[in-house]
Amino acid sequence: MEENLRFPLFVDLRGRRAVVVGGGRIALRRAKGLRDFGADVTVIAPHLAQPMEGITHLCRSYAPGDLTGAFLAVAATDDRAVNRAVGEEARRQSIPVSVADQAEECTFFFPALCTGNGMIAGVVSDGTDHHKTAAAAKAIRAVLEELE
Ligand SMILES: C[C@@]1(CC(=O)O)C2=NC(=C\c3[nH]c(c(CCC(=O)O)c3CC(=O)O)Cc3[nH]c(c(CC(=O)O)c3CCC(=O)O)/C=C3\N/C(=C\2)[C@@H](CCC(=O)O)[C@]3(C)CC(=O)O)/[C@H]1CCC(=O)O
Ligand SMILES: NC(=O)c1ccc[n+]([C@@H]2O[C@H](COP(=O)([O-])OP(=O)(O)OC[C@H]3O[C@@H](n4cnc5c(N)ncnc54)[C@H](O)[C@@H]3O)[C@@H](O)[C@H]2O)c1
Repeated sequence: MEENLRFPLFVDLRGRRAVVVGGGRIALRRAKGLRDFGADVTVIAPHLAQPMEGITHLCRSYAPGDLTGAFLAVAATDDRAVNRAVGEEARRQSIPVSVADQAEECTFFFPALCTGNGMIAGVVSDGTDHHKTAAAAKAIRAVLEELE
């Protein structure tokens, strides 16, 4: 874990522009999380797995320059080259980026979001055991809900 320690930064996303590239299950799970925390979310994808309210959908492929003005970005298409290009653009512009198919290209890890009783937790591992992360998040959500 010490080789890949990620600091939990609990940042205010309200009104901030978040760009999600891709419109499949993973991209939309993240878009929903970002939207629910108040971000101004733009999803760029030629196809959405399902409609989503409260976001802006640009119905086209990613093009260089799409991240301009973004506070953070997520690359979650099923195309390795596109995800890599999004990561590279983000790094050039110093925009934090999660690249969903390549832990090494992420400047931040997208956490498993846990909320309940006015509290928020986010879980990541060292980026190698996503099932363990999901299991830990499930347990933490239950604890947060149970607290008085
Ligand atoms: C926490 C969560 C947030 C979210 O996604 O919302 C999340 N992954 C989740 C689930 C999940 N991820 C994967 C599966 C299928 C597993 C399987 O079947 O084997 C499932 C299960 C599922 O989707 O149900 C596969 C996978 N994930 C990554 C790679 C690439 C790689 O490892 O390099 C691959 C292989 C892709 C491929 O090969 O195709 C990479 C990343 N995933 C991360 C976050 C970041 C590190 C956090 C951490 O690991 O602790 C990191 C490093 C980067 C990032 O994306 O920011 C979410 C749990 C949400 C919850 O439970 O609430
Ligand atoms: N980090 C995680 O939690 C996790 C979990 C499972 C899978 N993955 C990885 O995440 C990626 C997405 O998975 P999925 O199941 O959501 O995929 P998917 O196949 O359901 O969706 C892919 C999406 O990418 C879009 N897309 C393709 N080319 C594009 C382009 N040039 N510009 C913009 N959008 C484009 C498609 O329109 C589609 O909406 C895959 O690389 C997968 O390996 C990550």
